[in-house]
Amino acid sequence: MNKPVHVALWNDCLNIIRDNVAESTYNTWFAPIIPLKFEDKTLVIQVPSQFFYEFLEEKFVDLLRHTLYQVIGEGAKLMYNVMVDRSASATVNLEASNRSTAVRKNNISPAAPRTRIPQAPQAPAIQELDPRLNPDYTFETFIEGNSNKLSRSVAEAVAENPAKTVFNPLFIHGNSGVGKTHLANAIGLRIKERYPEKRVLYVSAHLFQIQYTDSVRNNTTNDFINFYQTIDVLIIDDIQEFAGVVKTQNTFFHIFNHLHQNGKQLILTSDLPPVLLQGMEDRLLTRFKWGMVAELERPSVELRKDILRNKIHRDGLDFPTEVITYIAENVDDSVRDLEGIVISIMAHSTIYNKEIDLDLAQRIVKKVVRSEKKVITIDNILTAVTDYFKIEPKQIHSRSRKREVVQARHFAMFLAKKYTEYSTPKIGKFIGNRNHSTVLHACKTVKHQCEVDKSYRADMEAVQELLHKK
Ligand SMILES: Nc1ncnc2c1ncn2[C@@H]1O[C@H](COP(=O)(O)OP(=O)(O)OP(=O)(O)O)[C@@H](O)[C@H]1O
Repeated sequence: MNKPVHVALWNDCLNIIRDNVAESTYNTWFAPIIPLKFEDKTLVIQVPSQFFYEFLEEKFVDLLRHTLYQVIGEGAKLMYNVMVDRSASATVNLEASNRSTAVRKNNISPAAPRTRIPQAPQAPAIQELDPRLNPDYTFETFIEGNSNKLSRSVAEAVAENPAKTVFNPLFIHGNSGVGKTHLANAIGLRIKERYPEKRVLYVSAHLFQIQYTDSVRNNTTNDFINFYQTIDVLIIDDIQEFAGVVKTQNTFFHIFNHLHQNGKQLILTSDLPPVLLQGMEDRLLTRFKWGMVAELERPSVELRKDILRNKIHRDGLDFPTEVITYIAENVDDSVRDLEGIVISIMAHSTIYNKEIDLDLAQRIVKKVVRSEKKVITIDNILTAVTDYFKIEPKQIHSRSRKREVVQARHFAMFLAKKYTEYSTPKIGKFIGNRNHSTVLHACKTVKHQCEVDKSYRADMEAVQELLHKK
């Protein structure tokens, strides 16, 4: 039986395409296409997703155009029928751009008919992509001091010449609130300024993981991977969040390799250096060390003063020098805390109509910073947690799956990771004799629940208050 005309035509197209692309490209991008009909010199083909359509139009427009010319002749057109909802078999029709209207090209096999060779079209316009960068986190607002000088200059070098320096990947690590996100963003913003055509993307490891999990659920993992493989500068924040999630790590590994091999820039941030990251595959850890591992250290008192002055100045405020000195000398962990204190001082002075003076600053700083930093032990944590949840200490170490016991156990593991120097395997050993991936899972669960569940967050705050009182 003769094949319908659209099938026969598309098969002829495939024969030409197969000769002009790698087998893997053919299998990924052309084999899944289904020819639907041929009418008015227009061949309608069905593609599995919007992303698929955009990718074909962006990457293979020349090939498609010349192939159509050879098989159908001048003026032949493509129309895409895009699956938008597989479960409901919903589709939309999208016209191919003029760029894929058939014209010939002489380097496509087999030999093309002899007609005038048209001008090669311009390179396809790059699909706009929201880089998700925070416009406030620039190099200009990132204050330099000894603790961040090296990282900052490496970051600037990367921003001037993405993927052209040896700093690829650039792995920035440091404690919470020392400016990792700010610096990584600054690189992205500078690159967009210098090279607007580059596809820059900032994504937190948490969001990457959610997107990946969704793609698995929706059976669109190929689209997910293909999308990430189109990025020129990929910034992943808080990469330590990948600890213990093997499938996400695997997928990221392939994306990392593809981007690195194709001369794209990777920027990763983490609260720990690669050597201390637990629950991460060795092959990833090795790659993290390929380029530059740069630490953002705790800001020195001088840097803290500079950051404060800058922030106060930018907010159009004026704080007496002794207030700035007092804050800088007493709030020494994170820049985020410094910013919080400036905001509190402002709020107090406005609401109570009080002058900003040393007395006000001292009262506010004391509420935020514990003057004598108490050492918190696992025993302190277990006592606070069991008191709060009104459970027996031995229940924490049991196999019980009762809701409040599980929550108490998760809290204890999270707080031990936050307040003690113990490694996750040690924490697991001390709390219920569990392994380190259970601890990592507990920490993630707590972090996530605190973000999405108000009452869970209130429990956590209450336990921490109890912990500091004891
Ligand atoms: N050197 C700096 N100059 C100006 N602002 C800074 C500097 N370092 C940090 N900040 C500010 O401190 C706040 C916290 O910084 P950031 O979010 O980048 O920290 P982080 O290291 O990524 O923390 P986390 O690990 O908790 O995500 C931000 O508002 C940032 O702008």
